[in-house]
Amino acid sequence: MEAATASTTSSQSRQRKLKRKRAAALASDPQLDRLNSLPWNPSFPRNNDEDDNNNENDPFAMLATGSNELEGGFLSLEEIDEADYGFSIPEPQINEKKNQKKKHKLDENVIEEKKKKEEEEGDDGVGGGGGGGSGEVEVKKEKKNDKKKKKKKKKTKKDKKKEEEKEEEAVTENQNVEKPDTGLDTDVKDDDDDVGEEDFDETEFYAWNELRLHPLLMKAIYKLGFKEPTPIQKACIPAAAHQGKDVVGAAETGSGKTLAFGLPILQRILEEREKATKMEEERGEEPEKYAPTGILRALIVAPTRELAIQVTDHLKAVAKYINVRVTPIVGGILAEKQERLLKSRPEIVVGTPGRLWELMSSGEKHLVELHSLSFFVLDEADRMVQNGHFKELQSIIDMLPMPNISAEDNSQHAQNCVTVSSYQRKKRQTLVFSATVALSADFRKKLKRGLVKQKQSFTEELNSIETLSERAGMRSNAAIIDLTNPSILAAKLEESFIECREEDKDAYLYYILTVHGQGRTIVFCTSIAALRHISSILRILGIDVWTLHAQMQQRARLKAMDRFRESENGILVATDVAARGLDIPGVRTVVHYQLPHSAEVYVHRSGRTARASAEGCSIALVSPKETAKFASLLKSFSKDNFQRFPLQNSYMPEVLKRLSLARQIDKITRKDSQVKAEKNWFDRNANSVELVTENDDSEEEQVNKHKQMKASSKQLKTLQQELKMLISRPLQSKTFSHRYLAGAGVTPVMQEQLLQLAKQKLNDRPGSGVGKKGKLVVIGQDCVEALQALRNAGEEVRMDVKDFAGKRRNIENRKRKRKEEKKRLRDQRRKQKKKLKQDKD
Ligand SMILES: Nc1ncnc2c1ncn2[C@@H]1O[C@H](COP(=O)(O)OP(=O)(O)OP(=O)(O)O)[C@@H](O)[C@H]1O
Repeated sequence: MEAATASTTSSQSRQRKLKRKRAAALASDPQLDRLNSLPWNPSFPRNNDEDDNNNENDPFAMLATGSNELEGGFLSLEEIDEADYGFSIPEPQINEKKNQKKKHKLDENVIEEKKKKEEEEGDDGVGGGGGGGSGEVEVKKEKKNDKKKKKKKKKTKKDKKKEEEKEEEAVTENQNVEKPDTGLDTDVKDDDDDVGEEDFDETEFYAWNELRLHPLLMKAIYKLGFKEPTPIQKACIPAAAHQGKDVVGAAETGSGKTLAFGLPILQRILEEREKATKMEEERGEEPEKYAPTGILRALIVAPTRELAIQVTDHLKAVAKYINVRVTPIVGGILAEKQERLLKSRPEIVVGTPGRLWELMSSGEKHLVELHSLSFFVLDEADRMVQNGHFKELQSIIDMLPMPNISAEDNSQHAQNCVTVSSYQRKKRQTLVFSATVALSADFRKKLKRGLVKQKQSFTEELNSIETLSERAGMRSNAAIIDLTNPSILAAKLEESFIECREEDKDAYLYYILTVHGQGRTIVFCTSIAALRHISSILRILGIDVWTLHAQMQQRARLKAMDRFRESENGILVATDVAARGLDIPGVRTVVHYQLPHSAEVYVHRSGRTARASAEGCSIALVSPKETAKFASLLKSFSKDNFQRFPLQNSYMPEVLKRLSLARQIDKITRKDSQVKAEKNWFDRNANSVELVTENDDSEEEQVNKHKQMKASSKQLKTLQQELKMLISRPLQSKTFSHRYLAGAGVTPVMQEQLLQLAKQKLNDRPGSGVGKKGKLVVIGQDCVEALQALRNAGEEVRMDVKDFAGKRRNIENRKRKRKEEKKRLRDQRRKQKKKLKQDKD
């Protein structure tokens, strides 16, 4: 009994000790100190904030108006350095400088040699003139000569090695000079060029061996760290690079199609050069005769500027160790500048149809000398045959030399032009690629069977691709490689949707970004108006977003892309101009704020995530009006079910509160800026016709206007203060407790913003809110990324696609019934009126 009591007391004292220890640890925990210091701590005085009136220190003032820095027209042309985007002409001076240095060194060597010779001769002279016997002199001479010979031998070996190194350096430097730093390129850095093969474990890359690529291409692949070819690369490279076939390639988004057509082009150019060197050795002829440089060998056409630049970068990364120049030719940049770029005579040109045709039709020399073109590539082929590009593309294709004419005939047509020699001239290869080229079931069947000639049997879409390909010289034995799965969508993509009213889309988007906004997110809109609306609202809500749409200046577009790429948790609000091809690592979520017009665009939009071997998720916001569209979208993907995105509705009241304030602020600021813009416009026009403007308003009207302005600015300030207070703490659920502040959904972006606000306030009031007893703050405890939330939700939220179709039918039926009912009532009233009239008569 005593023993039991003793053990109880000892265990109690141990527990007390433990408790004391824990309390001490808590008191000294810097993490908790930091958390307690944050401004959403209830002990923190929220009102009477002196700084609220100080716009300079007020981050919200900036947020409320939105930086809008990158919206179309907001950046002046001078603000961006063109060299950043690869549009500067390669500086020949660099090579010249190098040559000059080389020459200088050579001159120095020559002078040194001369000096040595003179010295030696002098020595000899001295030796010959006096001192020592002649035999001794001869022995000395012989020894000296031996030493010299040895030295020379050593030197020549060294020189050879040095020359080899220099040659390689020159190639790399040449590449570096032309390499645009768009930020779109791979992470190959020029300054680590010295990393030799010894840094790679080549055995890890053995999967590439069967593709028999040139060692210099393989060196670049090692450097990129691509351990094995992707399936589309495995299938296309042998056909295009070794069998010289035309290829129609279809594979999911992010599956490496760019290199599937890029590597065969580079491989063929390299092979031809090597053959030329052999010919030189065998026949002693100039290699330039067989493998002339500075001739357009490959023309790659892509639908958007960003994509063309990205493809250029990608090809440059694999052409790092070979002297093949790749240049982007895209709209939005001065045509004269691009003409100057073309004067460096790149072997590969990647362009958008509009600018390419503009330069070709104006007779740009490098682009019209097409007789030696070995590759014609259509990237995103199905987009290229749609309206908007079709005409220009057709014109470009019509400019290509007739494929059926022999190469000799073609070269006759191209008099005065340098051409590749006849033995190298295989037929021009046509490569056609897209993720959605096989989306139409009809096309898929045709692809499986191979391209058929009877055009009548094709759908309109196929007909167009086929027509273009045929016109471009595609041969009937083209390799048809369709690796897309039945749903066409990327394998590692998880899809979901939220059914909501049109006016609630902003709230759901804000919810997704705040609660699940880790990693990069792209929000797609169909219209620029919607993009402007949502980006403005999000900025007011304190979320930094970048925008991208076709009405922006090209430089602003590229800069927005760069910024988005740089920001680990960046948010890009874009139209479908960003839907195709863009390869930005770390995009975890794609939100379809508005549904796209076609299944193809949906696939490409969603394909901005889950690229290469990464995972990702897409969330479609579907309003009742879009239900029918959504149902037919799902039908195109042969999907049986679709997952609802899980929502915690307890957060929605707070979301709606914030949103309501943001909308009011947006409305007032828009109205103000509209009034200002109208006034500016009026003043400018009046000035231009030298009109003196007078204020026609009466004194009373002017006073009223002034009062209204004052009231509106006061209201704006109040709203901003209120919103500032709300967004300076995590999103609170309805069951929120101030004591255990369980904040949900603080994205890293917001967390950073909140910390800044906290620091700012702590500076103003040192000590306030820090270390208050019992104020435990938990930041973002529910904050999981969208994909994880989707997975956590499990299977039960899946929705049968048939349900959607049923729902759509129900809506349509209800609509039809309502219409019929209205018509019936109208007819009834008309009849009654008629009867009344007849009765009266
Ligand atoms: N063999 C490889 N191994 C690993 N990554 C690769 C390989 N080849 C290409 N990649 C990378 O995969 C990503 C996607 O490649 P790419 O942009 O060519 O895809 P895509 O199929 O053209 O996509 P989309 O259909 O969207 O245009 C790029 O970041 C690229 O660097």
